[in-house]
Amino acid sequence: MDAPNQILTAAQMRAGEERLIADGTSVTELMERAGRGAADWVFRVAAGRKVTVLCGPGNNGGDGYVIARVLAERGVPVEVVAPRAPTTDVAKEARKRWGGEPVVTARGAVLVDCLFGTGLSRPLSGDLHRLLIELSYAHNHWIAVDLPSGIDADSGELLNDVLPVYSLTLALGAWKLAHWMMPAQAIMGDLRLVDIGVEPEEGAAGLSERPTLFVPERDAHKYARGLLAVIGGAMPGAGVLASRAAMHGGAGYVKLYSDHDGLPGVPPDLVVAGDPMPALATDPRIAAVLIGPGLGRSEEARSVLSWVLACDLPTVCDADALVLLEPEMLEDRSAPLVLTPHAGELDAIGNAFASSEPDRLEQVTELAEAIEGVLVAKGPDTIVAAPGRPPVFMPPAPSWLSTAGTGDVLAGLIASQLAVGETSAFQAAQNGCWLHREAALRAGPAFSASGLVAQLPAAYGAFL
Ligand SMILES: NC(=O)C1=CN([C@@H]2O[C@H](COP(=O)(O)OP(=O)(O)OC[C@H]3O[C@@H](n4cnc5c(N)ncnc54)[C@H](O)[C@@H]3O)[C@@H](O)[C@H]2O)[C@H](O)CC1
Ligand SMILES: [K+]
Repeated sequence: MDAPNQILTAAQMRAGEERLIADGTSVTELMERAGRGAADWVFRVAAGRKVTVLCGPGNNGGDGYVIARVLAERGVPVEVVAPRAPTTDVAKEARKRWGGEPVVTARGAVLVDCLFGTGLSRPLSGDLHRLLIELSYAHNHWIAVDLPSGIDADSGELLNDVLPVYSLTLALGAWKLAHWMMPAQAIMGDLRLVDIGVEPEEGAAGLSERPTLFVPERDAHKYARGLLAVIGGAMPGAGVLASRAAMHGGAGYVKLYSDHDGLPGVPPDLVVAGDPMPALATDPRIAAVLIGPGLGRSEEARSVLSWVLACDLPTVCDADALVLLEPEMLEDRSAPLVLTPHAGELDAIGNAFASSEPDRLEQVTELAEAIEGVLVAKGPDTIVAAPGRPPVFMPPAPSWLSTAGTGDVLAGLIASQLAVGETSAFQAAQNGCWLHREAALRAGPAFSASGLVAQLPAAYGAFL
């Protein structure tokens, strides 16, 4: 059985395949497993309707000939369009076993894209690109085998400007990075993994596993469940929102430190205090700190951040705290740290920590090492990274999350999980992301950040 959560680079996939071959499985056998597994899915989608398989020159095309043969054997009407002859021995063999004659173009219900997979090295040339687009218009369902043709397997970049949007992508043997990275992720449609027997690859990135969350002990009290200190700032609403989320994120007690009079939207069950100074340094009950939402970027904000980080408590930094962060502020820390940047804030951290790595995954991994903490690189393809372990990708969440205040909610949830203290900071960060996503799924379309908070108790219930 494949390791169902691992996400491989094209090179790691080749290495995994080579190990299987060295252990006695032939490439023909691997292609047969891949093609048969994919054909099972195509068979169900086609439901007896006409299928067109577009075959390229490499082994992705080879998979296509296996699919065409298996479908024909099962009585499905199938045609093959092959703009390039097979170039690998195993693909030539697969074409021979199919035994049919390709057509120049075709119409039908289901288009199966076996033009290129992990071997694509440059944009589709004009004729191949035109053919792919024309065929996509001539069908109603679009299935990509291994990867949609025209994307880079490792970066998720689209190598051609316009590509079809697929209904289903069948990953062969293991997920590739592009299955979970934008912009490619957006054209994949549903994703399914076809098992071909690939073993776990050491050091591979993974998909975050759905967690089981903590339930308070029978004898729990509010402090035992974790006291979270939220540090307010110049724009007080953001701290209130993060605190409201944190109150439903597992912690037993959330205290917002703010010297603003008349804070907006403070529920009666949120405790508000003034200056955090003495408490953070002296109150042993404080299990974690959140700083950044609404903090502001003034000199005063900088010195508050510096002081809070020097307290060496488990800390989540978000928003303005990420822009103000300097390497010296982290020098004497040993407590867990979680940073939650969006793309712009990630750039700011990259500048502060002198990281010029252009590849996003590499950059996130490198920065997690540099800060010696957990980095949650937020976006439509959120990555969570921590030193000395492979990064994980969070499953896609509703795009309605692209609204003001949802970042404050996420920071509050992660900080709340950190305050609970039942897991590592790496896992607490993932738990927060899962809660956030689940609440978004439940909040329906066009929700506001407050609407998201309202769904948190039910979302928590989904992980018990
Ligand atoms: N890895 C496995 O365990 C298995 C993978 N299978 C399938 O094989 C492909 C990868 O096959 P490969 O032959 O390496 O690559 P492709 O088929 O994607 O194509 C490479 C082929 O195309 C040429 N090429 C690259 N870019 C272009 C371009 N823009 N225009 C024209 N030609 C291009 C390149 O020179 C090569 O000749 C993987 O995705 C799976 O689908 C097997 O089924 C077995 C198991
Ligand atoms: K393909």
